[in-house]
Amino acid sequence: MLRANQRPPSVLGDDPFSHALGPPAYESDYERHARLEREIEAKRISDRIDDEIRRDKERFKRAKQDVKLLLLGQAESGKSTLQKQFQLLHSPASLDAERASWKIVIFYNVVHAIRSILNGLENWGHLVHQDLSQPRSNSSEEGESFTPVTRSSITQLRLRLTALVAVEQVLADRLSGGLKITGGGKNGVYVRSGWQVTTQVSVTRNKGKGKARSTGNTPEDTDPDELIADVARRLQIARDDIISLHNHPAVAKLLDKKKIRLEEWSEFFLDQINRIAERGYVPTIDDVLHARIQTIGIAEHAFVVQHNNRTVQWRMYDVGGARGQRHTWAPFFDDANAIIYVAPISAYDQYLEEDPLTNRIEDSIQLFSQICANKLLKNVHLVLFLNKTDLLKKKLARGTRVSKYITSYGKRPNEYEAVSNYFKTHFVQVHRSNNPGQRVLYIHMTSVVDTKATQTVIINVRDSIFRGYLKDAALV
Ligand SMILES: Nc1nc2c(ncn2[C@@H]2O[C@H](COP(=O)(O)OP(=O)(O)OP(=O)(O)O)[C@@H](O)[C@H]2O)c(=O)[nH]1
Ligand SMILES: [Mg+2]
Repeated sequence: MLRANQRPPSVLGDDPFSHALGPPAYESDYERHARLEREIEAKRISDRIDDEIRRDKERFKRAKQDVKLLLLGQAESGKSTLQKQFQLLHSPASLDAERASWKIVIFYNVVHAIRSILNGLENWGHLVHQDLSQPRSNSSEEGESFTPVTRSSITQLRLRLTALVAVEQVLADRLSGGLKITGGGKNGVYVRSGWQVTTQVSVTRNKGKGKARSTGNTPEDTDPDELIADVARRLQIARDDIISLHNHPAVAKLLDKKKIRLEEWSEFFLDQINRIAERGYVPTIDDVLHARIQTIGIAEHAFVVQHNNRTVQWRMYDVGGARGQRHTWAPFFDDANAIIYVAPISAYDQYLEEDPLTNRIEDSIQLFSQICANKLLKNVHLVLFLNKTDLLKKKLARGTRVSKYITSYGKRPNEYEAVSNYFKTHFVQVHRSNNPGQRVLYIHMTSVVDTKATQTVIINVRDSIFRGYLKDAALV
């Protein structure tokens, strides 16, 4: 069930957790009034989402003739990115039309990344400090950088980037409408399907509302949305500082020591900051494919495909993959024709955001075994995407050892072929031991941000799902 964060007993009922999260013992009339307003709004949003999920489910049941395809997998596995690739193949104009609305997501991704770096420098500054005070044996670039000048340069960068980082929450609130979900991960910003339309509508209706404080005498930006125009101006001003921070040897050091963790999309957008901070920037399709926003509930996407002179409507259901979201999947199982399960095999050195003790590959395999064992899915056409192969290759090339995180990997070579085969074998075994019937498992090694390669895979998968669908229909 979806929950709004921090709901006190007046809204939630009388359970012990609610008491723990209850209102403060002493609050002024003004604070109480503001709190109650927040509660009512949170409840309204939560109820609306529950209603939307119910309606999605009813639509799903009614669409008897359509091919129904579920995209399943843990959070960040690449489901929504794969959905964008389907959209690009079947309705390229619609994705093109959406490009501008992704700007706010990309801005949020950039600002969030900068804040993560600055937090990392604050939390682990003593490591940098130790380095500063230790004489360097050689005059490598890294060694030269850890001088008092370095320390003061970080302080200056932090000061100069304050105005940019200050808009993070405003962007997050605009995107998720102030909604916070329990069990979704600690730093998530969440969207429901159709958010592109809502952000655009809110732009025209609430011009100026939720706008961050003006930066004053700044370069102009052309975006009609005042918030986006304001963040764009801040980015233009901060561009050189962002580049200096991202390339700073202290940051490289903390990234290397894994004290700062930058997600893949953060790296991608920080590398592209010159372009993103340009006046009049409009995201490219490649930017849209790299943009990261967490899905909540189930997002339905319909498209029409011509199969041998026959027009067939496909319905694709893109789910939220975080643990707190998985209970919303089951009602869609009994009617599904096909599942694409997306597993990010680059994630061997990562842990779940919602449960920092669980290795992401382990979680992905466990979740896959539950899907394979589910009786409602025993006849479903099952496709496995072992995704993020590009990132896996990069990590291995950087020397990140698999056996350090997956001890059973032992002394096998730390090379792409060996590692990808090892994970593939595990998924195949899990399917085999949870598949009493004759269901076939179709496997593809993918990088769903690679449009050319992914489009070929999608056509192949789509046609094979459709052949299965026709076969089933003939048996009925
Ligand atoms: N480099 C690379 N990035 C990828 C790949 N697949 C997905 N991503 C990126 O990973 C991030 C997460 O992808 P999403 O598609 O949002 O993940 P999701 O499975 O929909 O996640 P939830 O909605 O939280 O369940 C995005 O920034 C994507 O651009 C890939 O194969 N390679
Ligand atoms: Mg998603």
